[in-house]
Amino acid sequence: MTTYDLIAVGRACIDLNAVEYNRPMEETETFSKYVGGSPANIAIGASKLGLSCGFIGKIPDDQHGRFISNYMSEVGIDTSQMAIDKDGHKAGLAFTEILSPSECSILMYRDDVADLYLEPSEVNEEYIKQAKMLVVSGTGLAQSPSREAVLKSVALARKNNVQVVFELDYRPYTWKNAEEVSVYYSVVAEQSDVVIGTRDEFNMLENVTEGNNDNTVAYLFQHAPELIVIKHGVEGSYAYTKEGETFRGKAYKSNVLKTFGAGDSYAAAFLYALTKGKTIQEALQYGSASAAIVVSKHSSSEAMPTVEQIEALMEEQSN
Ligand SMILES: Nc1ncnc2c1ncn2[C@@H]1O[C@H](COP(=O)(O)OP(=O)(O)OP(=O)(O)O)[C@@H](O)[C@H]1O
Ligand SMILES: O=C(O)C[C@@H](O)[C@H](O)C(=O)CO
Repeated sequence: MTTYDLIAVGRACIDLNAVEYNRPMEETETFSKYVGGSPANIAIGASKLGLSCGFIGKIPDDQHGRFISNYMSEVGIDTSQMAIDKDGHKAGLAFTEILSPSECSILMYRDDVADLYLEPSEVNEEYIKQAKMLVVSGTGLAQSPSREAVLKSVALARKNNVQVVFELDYRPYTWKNAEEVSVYYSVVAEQSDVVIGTRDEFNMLENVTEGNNDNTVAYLFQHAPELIVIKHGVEGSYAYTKEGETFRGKAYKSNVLKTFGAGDSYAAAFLYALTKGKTIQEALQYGSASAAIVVSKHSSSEAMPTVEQIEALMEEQSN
């Protein structure tokens, strides 16, 4: 019996998004606080779409930690496996700059953050067993002991026939060099059932400067993956199956306010659609429509849409 459609493992942090748009961060005075961190955003998005979700992570024993855990519980995520750091480590902070709808950047504060102190002993087999799908975020592999905790969660998922979804989620902070990224990304990608990332993230995985999708899928399909999704921003996304099919998902038109949050909302809705038995082609459209909604809004997590909003956009732009 599975209790959770999806359990995500990795960071749950704080986003501080510029309230004043279209100006550099130097001139931004006001920021709004949201829960952030790619795997947390994916779990929040999936939970808002009605999937039953759990989360494995580590949060600080302070006001930010409680804010994160309260918000995640309020949207329906099981937070029983979010360990509380007792050693004074703090939440990661992401300050966002919205220079223009297409020029956004994130200034991350991630030194010694609580999420990277998740211990393997805090990953529980009985919990993972209860999931249909484990969503692993690449950033959790950046440092020990979180690295070993994530590797353990993947091993336990495989042992218990839980589908492993690897969201590459490459963030340069906290990684030492490109070789290291490629080593750990390859280890996990080769053991995953589904791998999702941008073209640039697959380049990091393969440690190449200009990879191409054909080479990527030829390499990964020699291993466990059955489905690979490669995103190309506004140009849309491609899904490849081990059987040799290719699907293309177009990006939807959007009144873009900022670009971040696209990848997380995409993953949440793509995985929702697959869980509900939609086709891969439909899942690409759900992901793209969800992303188009989130890039038109101020936050990543709070802006995650409902199924009705996604389907309304798909219908509106069906021609
Ligand atoms: N400006 C946009 N307008 C509409 N849809 C977009 C836009 N940017 C991205 N998308 C949609 O979101 C999907 C994922 O975007 P992208 O490839 O930029 O992911 P990402 O880099 O992981 O996102 P993030 O910026 O959150 O890290 C795209 O395939 C596309 O469907
Ligand atoms: O992933 C992060 O740590 C930052 C996110 O929370 C932020 O909302 C974002 O960049 C989403 O893509």
